[in-house]
Parts: sequence; C-alpha cells; structure tokens
Amino acid sequence: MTQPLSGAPEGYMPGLGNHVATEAVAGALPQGRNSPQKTPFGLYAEQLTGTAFTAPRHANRRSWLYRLRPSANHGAFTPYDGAKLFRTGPFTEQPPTPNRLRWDPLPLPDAPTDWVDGLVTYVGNGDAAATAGIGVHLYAANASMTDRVFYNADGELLIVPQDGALDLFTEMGRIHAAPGEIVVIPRGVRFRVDLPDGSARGYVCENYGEPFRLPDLGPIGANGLANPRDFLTPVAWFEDVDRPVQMIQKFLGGLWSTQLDHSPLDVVAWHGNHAPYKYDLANFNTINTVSFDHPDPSIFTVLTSPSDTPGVANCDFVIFPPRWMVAEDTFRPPWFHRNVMSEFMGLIHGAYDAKEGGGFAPGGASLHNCMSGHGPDQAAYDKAIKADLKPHKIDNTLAFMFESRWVFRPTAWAVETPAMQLDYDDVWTGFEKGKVE
Ligand SMILES: O=C(O)Cc1cc(O)ccc1O
Ligand SMILES: [Fe+2]
Repeated sequence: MTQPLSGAPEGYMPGLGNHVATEAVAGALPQGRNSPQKTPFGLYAEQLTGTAFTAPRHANRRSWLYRLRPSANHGAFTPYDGAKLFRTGPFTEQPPTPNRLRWDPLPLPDAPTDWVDGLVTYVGNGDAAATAGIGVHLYAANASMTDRVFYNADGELLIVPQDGALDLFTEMGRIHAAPGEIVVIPRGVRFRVDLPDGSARGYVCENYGEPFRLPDLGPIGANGLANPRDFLTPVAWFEDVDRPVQMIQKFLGGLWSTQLDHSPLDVVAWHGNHAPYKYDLANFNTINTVSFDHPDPSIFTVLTSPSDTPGVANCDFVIFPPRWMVAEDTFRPPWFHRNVMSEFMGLIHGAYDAKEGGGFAPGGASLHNCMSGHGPDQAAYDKAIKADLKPHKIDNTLAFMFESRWVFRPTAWAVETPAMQLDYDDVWTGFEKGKVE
C-alpha cells in the first residue's frame, strides 16, 4: 500500500488537488501510460472525469481507476422509492420566500434509517441540469449502509458531520470523519457510509456547479485560511465482495437503483486529481481584524465553488471557528445587514455569537435570503454594546454558512415541519428606538 507522506495520518495523502498515484496491491498501477493493452492483474482501466476533457488545465479533474470489474457491469436502473425527502433543483414545491427561517435540530429517526434514506432537503437553488446552484440537506441516520452503495450524478457532496462520526467507504479509499471535519465526495464517486457511533447527524451541501476549490488569497499572501496540505485524500483500498449489492444513484433529481452481484468498491489502484478528501476545520488559519470593525465573513471562506461571474460564488463554504476578538471601539458580533448573497447557516457545536437568545442550536439551521434584513438578536446586541472590549476568545463554537449568489427556495418539508420556528422574526422585535435630539 502507498504510505502517506510525512504529516498525514496513516491511510491518507496530504494536499488538495494534487495528482496522486496510489495502489492497494503492489504492482496494480500501470506505469508510464493510463490504458496499457494488458493491465496488471487483468484489472479494468477506467477514466472518471469531474470536468470536461477540455477544461483548462488548472481546473481539469480526472482520475484513472483500475478495478476488478468494469463499472459498466450492471443491469438497468429502476426507480428507487427510498430517500423520500431528498430533493433536487429546480426547487418548485414552494414559492420563494423572503422570510427569515430557522429550524430546530432534525430528530433522529425511530425506524432503522441509513445515511441515504436519512437525507432531508431543506432548501436549494439553481438547477442540477444547468450545473448551477446547490441543494442543502440534513441527515439523521441510525443504521449503516449494508450492501448498499450510493453515487450522485448531479454534483459533488460536501458533508459536514455534526453529531456522530462517519466511516465512508469510497471507490478511492476510506475516510473517517468526526464532527469538526468535513468530507467532499466528487460527482460520480461511489460510496457507502457506516456509523461507528451508531447514529449520526449532519449537513450536506450538494454542489451542482463548479467543484469546490480553495479561494484566492489576494493580499493575505501565499498562506492562510485553509492550507492545502491539511486536506487529506485516502489511499487506494478495495473490497472483493461477491454478493448482492444495491447501487443507488441520483440522476437529475430522480433516484434509481440497480442490483449488482458484487461490490463496486473494487478499485485496487488509481491515479489522478478527481478524488474524495477530508479536512479538519480545526486546522483553519483564522484571519481577522487587529484594529477595528468586523470584517466581512468572506475572510472565513474554507472552500469556494465559483460561478461564471468572477468573485460571485455559486457557493462559498464559510466557517465561524473559535477565535480571538480584539477589535477596539467596535461592535464585535455580526452587524445588521441585508446581503445580495443568500445565506444558509448551521451550527456544529457551541453557540453562535450573533444569537445569544437561544433558538439556534447545534444541529439547527437558518436561512436569510437575498436582501432579508438580519443580524444579532437583541440579547447579542445588548451584550455587545455594553461589553468591556478586552481581548476575548470566542471558544467552543463552530458555526458555518453556505453562501450563494442564487436565492434559496425551501422544500415543502422545510416549511411544514414542526422543526421550523414560527416565531423567528421575534428575535428582531423590541429594539429600543434610537434617540435623535
Ligand atoms: O448572518 C450571519 O450571521 C452570517 C454573517 C456573519 C458575519 O460575521 C457577517 C455577515 C454575515 O452574513
Ligand atoms: Fe448574514
């Protein structure tokens, strides 16, 4: 097995977007060419692309997989009737709403439910067919995927565990992800999810658009925010399993299933740069003011999916990690604002500094769409204007935001569930009027 380079835990290779080569069995990887006439061990060579063949080199993503059987080796797909709350853009179930929405955490299911069936779509935007926009899902699961594998033809999946770790067995290797880490599974990569803690909850950003990449750093310089070497890609791993395995895919919103007589997680070796990866958000190098004012949260961008307009993201994945607050003569929490970009937020643990009055709980979620006024609740406001502005560490907290140029539309489930808080607007009532002489 390829051993990781220095610094990475065993089983992972450090770096993001690198062209790597890895084999689970020595000698499985063809040398010097991608598709030799005779492959080692009679493995089947297959190219998996994440971008068009002709995408510019800096954006081009593809990998070569060497597997026990060609992945074309399956029968017809028929409609799959599980995962009943999993939705895809265009989102038309509900009219777009300018209302600010907030949800209590998603309860764990009563019946045995695995990661795929436990996905619940809250909001989304764009259109998977147009390769623009994102779907935002939460999952609550209490069963591992046994003899079931999933892949998504509609986009990549950025998974944010909130409660309970995930063991992801992918075509390209194994990833263990605990709350505080994130995982990205590229479009098309097949995987199943085990729940080592027995149950799990978390968030998923399904990205129909340009794959996530690191943001440019501009005047910050060559280092900072999420550093490339902290991203971890698994080494090759495979299972040689000859028994019935159900393969589910999502294809333009439709869920389809087919039965294989083997596990499709049978890639013995691979090379390329289209691969899953994980990242521990604790490694984020947080940059903030050391003088005054509250900078825009774009300084907290971990990954960005650009749109075709420079600087205007299809989706930015932004975090609000533990950090020192030192700003002088400054209202330190998020200010009141109305944004052109739309914001979906979640909380992994702790409390969020703009909401002191309760209601935004770990596992909960909120939506503030384009031009919807929002910001600190009254408790956060009152505390901040009275605060003694000593250096203060905001600790034991981890919130995040999926921010998008496209307005989010809720699903029917999201506005009908009792988890939606009907009184969210009230957090901005009761502010005392300013007194003008
Ligand atoms: O609305 C939010 O809480 C997210 C947010 C945080 C911040 O520090 C500045 C702007 C912003 O939208
Ligand atoms: Fe905001």
